[in-house]
Amino acid sequence: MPNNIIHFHEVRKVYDDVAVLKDVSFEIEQGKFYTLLGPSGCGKTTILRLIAGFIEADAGDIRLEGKRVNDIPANQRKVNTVFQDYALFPHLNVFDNVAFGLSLKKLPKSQIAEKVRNVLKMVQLSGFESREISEMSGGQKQRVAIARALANEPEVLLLDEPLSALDLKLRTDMQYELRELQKRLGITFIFVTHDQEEALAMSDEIFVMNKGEIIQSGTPVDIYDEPINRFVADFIGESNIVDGIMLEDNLVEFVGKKFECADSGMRTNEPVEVVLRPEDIQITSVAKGKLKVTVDTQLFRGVHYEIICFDADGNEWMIHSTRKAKEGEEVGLFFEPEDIHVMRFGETEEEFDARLESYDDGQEG
Ligand SMILES: Nc1ncnc2c1ncn2[C@@H]1O[C@H](COP(=O)(O)OP(=O)(O)OP(=O)(O)O)[C@@H](O)[C@H]1O
Repeated sequence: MPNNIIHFHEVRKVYDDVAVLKDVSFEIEQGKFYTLLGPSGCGKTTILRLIAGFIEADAGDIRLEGKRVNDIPANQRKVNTVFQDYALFPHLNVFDNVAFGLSLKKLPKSQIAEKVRNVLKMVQLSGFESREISEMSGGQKQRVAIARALANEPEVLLLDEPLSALDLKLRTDMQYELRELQKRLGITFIFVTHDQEEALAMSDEIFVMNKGEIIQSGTPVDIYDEPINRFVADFIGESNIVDGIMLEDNLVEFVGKKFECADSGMRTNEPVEVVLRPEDIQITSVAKGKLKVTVDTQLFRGVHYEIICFDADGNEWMIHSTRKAKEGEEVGLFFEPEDIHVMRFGETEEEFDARLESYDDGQEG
C-alpha cells in the first residue's frame, strides 16, 4: 500500500476574490522527490506555503501523515522550507546559522554541536563552521540553507526555486547533489521550479501546474512522452503541434494526409492535436519522407542543429538533427508511427466542443 505523507483534498486558496488554487487534490508518497512545475503565478509557492502552514486554506483538507493539519501552526509541522534567497542570517557564521532553530528549541549545547556537525557533513561543508556567510559562494550558501533545514530533522523538505540564483554549471552540479542527498536521506522533497529541464532531471514525480490547477501528474518520462494537452506539451520540451482528426484508433489525419499512429484510445472523428517531438523527426529525401517541407533556417545548438522547415500549408516544423541542412532546399520528413502522439483537442471542454462543432459543420457543408 502506498505510504502517503501529504494529502490535499479539494484545497482552495483565494486572494482578493480570485482563486489562486482551485480545489486542488493530490497525494505525496513518503520518500520520493516531487516537483511542482509551472509558469510564474500558477500557484506553486502557494502549495508550499499551505503545506508549511505559513498561510491557511479557504476550503478543503490538508493532511500530514494522515492527520488534518489545517489548524496546526507551522512550527508544529514536521516540515522545513529552503527559500530561493536562502534566508540566511548574514551576521552569523555557518555554525550559528545551522544551529539557529535548534537553539530556539533549547537543546543542550553538546547535542546542538553534534547535529550541526552531522548535517554539515551531509551537505559536504565539514570544516566550514566558523566561516562568515559573506565568505561563502552561492552554491555553498545554498548548502548551508539546506543543512539548516535538515537540522530540524523534517519528514518533508520544501524547496522553493532553490537553484534559480546559481549560474548554469553550479545549478547542474547542485541538481545532482540534491537528488543524491534526497536518495541518501530517504525524506520527501517537494521542489518548486519553472525550469522544465530541472524538473525532468531530478524528479520521481512531476505535477505540471497552470492557473491554480494541476494539469498533469506523472513520472518525467510519462509527462514528456504522453503530455495530455497542448499546454503540457509546450511547457515540457519543444514540440511540433498541429491540429488533426482521428480516422481510426490508430489512423490520424493532419496537414491533409493520413498517418498511421500507435493505438490512441481516441474515437473516430475525434478532433485531436498531434505532437511530434523535434528529436523524433529525421530529415531525408522528398521521396523517402512522409511529409515534404522546405528548409527555412537553422541554428547550431552544440549537440544538434535546430532546423526550421515549412510545409506546403505553411505549418512550421522544428527538427533536431546532428546533420546540417541546406537552407531553401526541399526535403522529406520521416517519423515512425509510435512517434506520433495524439492528444484530445484543446485545454478545456469548451475548446473541444467548439472544435467538434466546426468540424461537423465542415463535414455537412
Ligand atoms: N499574499 C498575496 N496576496 C495576493 N495575491 C497573492 C499573494 N500571494 C500570492 N498571490 C497571487 O497568487 C498567485 C499564485 O502565486 P504563487 O506565488 O503561488 O505563484 P508561483 O507559481 O509560485 O509563481 P512564481 O514562479 O512566480 O513564484 C499569483 O497570481 C500571485 O500574485
